[in-house]
Amino acid sequence: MTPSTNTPERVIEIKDLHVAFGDNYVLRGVNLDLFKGENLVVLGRSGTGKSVLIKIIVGLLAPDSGQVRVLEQDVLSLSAVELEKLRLKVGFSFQNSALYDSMTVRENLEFPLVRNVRNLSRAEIDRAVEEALDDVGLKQTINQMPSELSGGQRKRIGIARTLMLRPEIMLYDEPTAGLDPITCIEINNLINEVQERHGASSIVITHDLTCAKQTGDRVAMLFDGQFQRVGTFDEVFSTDDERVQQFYHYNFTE
Ligand SMILES: Nc1ncnc2c1ncn2[C@@H]1O[C@H](COP(=O)(O)OP(=O)(O)OP(=O)(O)O)[C@@H](O)[C@H]1O
Repeated sequence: MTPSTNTPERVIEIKDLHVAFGDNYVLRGVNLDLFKGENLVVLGRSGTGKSVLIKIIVGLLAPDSGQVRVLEQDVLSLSAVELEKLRLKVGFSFQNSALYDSMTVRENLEFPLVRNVRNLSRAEIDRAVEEALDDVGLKQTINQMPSELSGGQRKRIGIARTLMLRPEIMLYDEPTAGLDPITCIEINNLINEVQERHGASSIVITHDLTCAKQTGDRVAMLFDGQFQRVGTFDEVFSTDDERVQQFYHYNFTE
C-alpha cells in the first residue's frame, strides 16, 4: 500500500509530558506536534513552562514522564553523543541573541561552522557567512562588533548565526521581546523568510500576539500545564474563555 500523501510529516511529537519541580506542577500532560515546514507559535503567560518545554525538546532537561520524538528520534533515550548530533539539526535562537561581544559579526557567524563542521576551506566559510548575512539583509555589518549594532540587528545576526548550520528545526525564544513595533515586523518577516527559503519547521515562543498572527501557521496556548487551545490564530481566539480573552485584550487594547 502506498502511504497516504495527506498525512503531514511530524518533526516533533510530544505525548503526555509531565514535569514538576517539587510541588510546582509545571507541565501536566502536554501533547504537541510540530509538522514539517510549519511555524508553530507557543503562547502562554510567564511561568507556564514554555522554556521548560524547549529545554526538554533539546534534551537539556528530563521530564518526569512522557514521550518526546524529534526528527524521528526518541530524545529521552539518546546518549550524550547522539543528543549532540541531534542538536546540530535544531537551531535555537536565544532571547538575548547570545552573540560573543569580543568577536566581529563575521567571527560570530563563523564560530558554529568552525566548531562543528570539519575540513571547510576558507572560501567555503566566507561563502556561508555571506549567504547567512544576505538571508538577514545585513551584509554591511560583516566587520562590525555586536556593540555597534541595534537590538534588532543583533537579533537578526543571532538568527543568521543559528542558520549557519542549516537546521531542520528552528526554536525562537521571544524573538521580538524588547524591540520597537517596526523592528518587530522585520523580525516576523525574517521568521517567515526562514520558513520559505530554508523549509525550516519552527517553534516560536512569544507573548507578542502581532508576532503570533504574522508568523504562526498554528498557535498553541499553554495554560494550567497543558495546551488548552491549538489551531489557527483566529480559531484559538474565537472563544469566550476568559483566560484566552484576557491574553488577547492585554496585547491589543493596552
Ligand atoms: N530548574 C528549575 N528548577 C526549579 N524550578 C524551575 C526550573 N526551571 C523552571 N522552573 C519553574 O518552572 C516554571 C516554568 O518556567 P519557564 O521558565 O518554563 O516559564 P516560561 O513560560 O518560559 O516563562 P517566561 O515567559 O517568563 O519566560 C516556573 O515556575 C519556574 O520557576
